[in-house]
Amino acid sequence: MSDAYLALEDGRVVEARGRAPGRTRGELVFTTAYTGYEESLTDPSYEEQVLTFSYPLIGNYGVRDERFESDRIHPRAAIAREFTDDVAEWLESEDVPAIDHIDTRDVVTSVREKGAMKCGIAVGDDVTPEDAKAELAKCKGMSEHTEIGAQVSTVEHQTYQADGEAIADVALVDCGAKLSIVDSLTQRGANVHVLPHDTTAATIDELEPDVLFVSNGPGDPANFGDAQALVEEFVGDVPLAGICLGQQIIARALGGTTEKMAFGHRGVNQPVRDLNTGKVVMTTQNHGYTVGEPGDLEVTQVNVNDDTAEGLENDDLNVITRQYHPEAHPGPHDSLGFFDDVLGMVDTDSRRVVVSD
Ligand SMILES: NC(=O)CC[C@H](N)C(=O)O
Repeated sequence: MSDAYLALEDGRVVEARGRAPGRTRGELVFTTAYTGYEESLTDPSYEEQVLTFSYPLIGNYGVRDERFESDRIHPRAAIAREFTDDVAEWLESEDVPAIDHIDTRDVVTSVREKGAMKCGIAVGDDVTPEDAKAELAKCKGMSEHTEIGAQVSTVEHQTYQADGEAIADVALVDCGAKLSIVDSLTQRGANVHVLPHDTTAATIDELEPDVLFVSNGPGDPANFGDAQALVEEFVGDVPLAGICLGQQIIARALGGTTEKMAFGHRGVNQPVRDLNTGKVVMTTQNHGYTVGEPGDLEVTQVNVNDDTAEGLENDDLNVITRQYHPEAHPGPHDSLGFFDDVLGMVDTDSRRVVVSD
């Protein structure tokens, strides 16, 4: 076990146990999820962040790649009260620094009180607190990562075939998409075309999708101008759907605003109320930005804890979005019906919806 230090933006340097070596920096965030650590660590939305698990033991059911949401670990570093050897070895094999034997209650409380903050980490033989501080000094704010889409998006068009007979073709703009979104659509009979974040309108025209779907992804939605331009181009002509970053991008395209939250929502027990039915469901979440003004969209669902927008819709324009993750693995699955609602917008006669005047 090597030396390890975590330098926080509030000036403190905390000593820990090193579990995977390296020096790095990022935005310090926490998740309260008690399962799903493989899914969280491979979720592209954590790019440029340092992920703290508030649940004390991470790794108690091993590491299996069938549960991965992408082909690599995305947080720049990981922090837990205790990592099992399985998880520590996996992090080390991907050169992602990891620390444990740290008071994560204290780290989480600091982030809750002061907001998501920059941090620096140094792990290895003979590292010093100064090494962690040097990393912190190089840490950029999240919105300064202007090319973050290119860091996580596919560069080539990839097609996933529907299970069984295809009932729709979905163009998924990959801003850092989780594989569970692709699976949730193919399982319901959609061919899914995963496209780069900077796909042009000409490519979408050629594809003639039944739905244009904007994925989840990392960083500030203001840095996804190409995806926003696509939404502006096709709104009203093609049904639109979005999850998390996708909701934020679609809201911005339709005249809405987005803003940074203090420390965000990351966990698997975030309560969401549907304003039409009054029903509350438990949801999985991972976001640090939120929609402020919804523009041309109606807020149909809100977070019970803080009233932030969780679902946006416009029936006339065929737009439906969610801030949370209906595709959640390992769960809860209360909101999986979202994907049925998305595919319900498809005009099955023409396989291309015509929006009524
Ligand atoms: N999971 C996501 O898509 C996150 C969206 C955005 N990066 C945020 O932090 O709010």
